[in-house]
Amino acid sequence: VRNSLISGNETIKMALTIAVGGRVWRKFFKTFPFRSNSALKRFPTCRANGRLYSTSSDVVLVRKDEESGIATVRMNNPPVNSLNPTLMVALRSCFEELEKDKTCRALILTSQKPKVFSAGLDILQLYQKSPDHVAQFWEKVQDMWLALYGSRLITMAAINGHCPAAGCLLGLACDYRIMAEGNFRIGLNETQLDLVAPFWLRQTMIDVIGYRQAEMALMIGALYPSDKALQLGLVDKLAPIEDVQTVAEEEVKNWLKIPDQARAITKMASRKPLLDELRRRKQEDIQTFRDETTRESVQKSIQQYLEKLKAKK
Ligand SMILES: CCCCCCCCCCC/C=C/C(=O)SCCNC(=O)CCNC(=O)[C@H](O)C(C)(C)COP(=O)(O)OP(=O)(O)OC[C@H]1O[C@@H](n2cnc3c(N)ncnc32)[C@H](O)[C@@H]1OP(=O)(O)O
Repeated sequence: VRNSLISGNETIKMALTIAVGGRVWRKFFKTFPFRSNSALKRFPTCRANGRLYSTSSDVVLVRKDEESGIATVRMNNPPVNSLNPTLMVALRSCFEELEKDKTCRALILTSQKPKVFSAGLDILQLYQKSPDHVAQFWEKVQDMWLALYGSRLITMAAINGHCPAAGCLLGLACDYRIMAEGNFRIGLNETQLDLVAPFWLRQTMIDVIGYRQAEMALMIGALYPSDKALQLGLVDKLAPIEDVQTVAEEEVKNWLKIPDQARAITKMASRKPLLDELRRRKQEDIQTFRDETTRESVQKSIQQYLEKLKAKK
């Protein structure tokens, strides 16, 4: 599925879409439905209206520049932006609101707290929890990823610190990654916790850095320093930590010179097969995650990992 870019029917649909001029975006969204409206209602909204705006829980801060259409989305879940249900729901809601905002053209995802972009999934949510809890948690991961990876917007990760595991998942879902120079690490270290990255996360890693490097990185659960990540193509550019945001804004401005429609259709042509595959296999993926994560041996590994994290101090 992954290798066949897009089917003949879809190509025709896209060509028609381009041909109908004024109604093009309506057709485009019909062809590539990015989200479900019913799902939107269930989540807290986060309107990006030109001033600093925070969600009801303050875990996501959004500032949109009305003139350029660039929204900066800052994760604000101290101490390490671990992805708990509140943060993931707020992020998803925020991505979906920006998607709906016709004046928004780009989003920059970053951390409010420099030095840690995100520590990945909140490990405590995976430890000694009921299978139902773990299943619901995983669905939130999937939905957040679908909203970001399937976005029509230019998406740029301004990685201003460490970026392990699901932090890296967020970065990989973006179109371009700028990372802070220095002693910060990025990668998919799931195997170190006795976890296995799901097919859609493995695939995005392969798409970004190529099969051989991705296979090796995933097997050993590698966390790379930023210069090595640049060399591998895991990130696209490095900048001093204090300049990551500015460099991201400059890069977005270059991307804004490309017509939105052609850029977004091209992006969707390459991402649609993986988006569709996860949508199709969503329940199966949730069950696998639930069953694997609640397994005794995995629980033991998570416990040891948590102890190691605590012992660091
Ligand atoms: C076929 C089989 C299918 C199986 C299906 C399984 C699929 C699984 C795929 C899952 C994909 C994603 C997985 C994940 O994301 S797991 C999370 C992995 N994350 C990490 O390994 C990062 C851990 N954290 C760190 O390395 C450091 O915290 C970090 C470098 C990010 C920052 O270091 P710093 O020194 O600044 O901060 P501290 O380490 O002192 O941490 C501060 C407190 O925060 C707690 N903490 C840190 N990370 C987490 C976390 N991820 N979740 C929860 N809590 C975290 C840490 O313990 C400190 O707490 P205390 O202050 O209370 O001690």
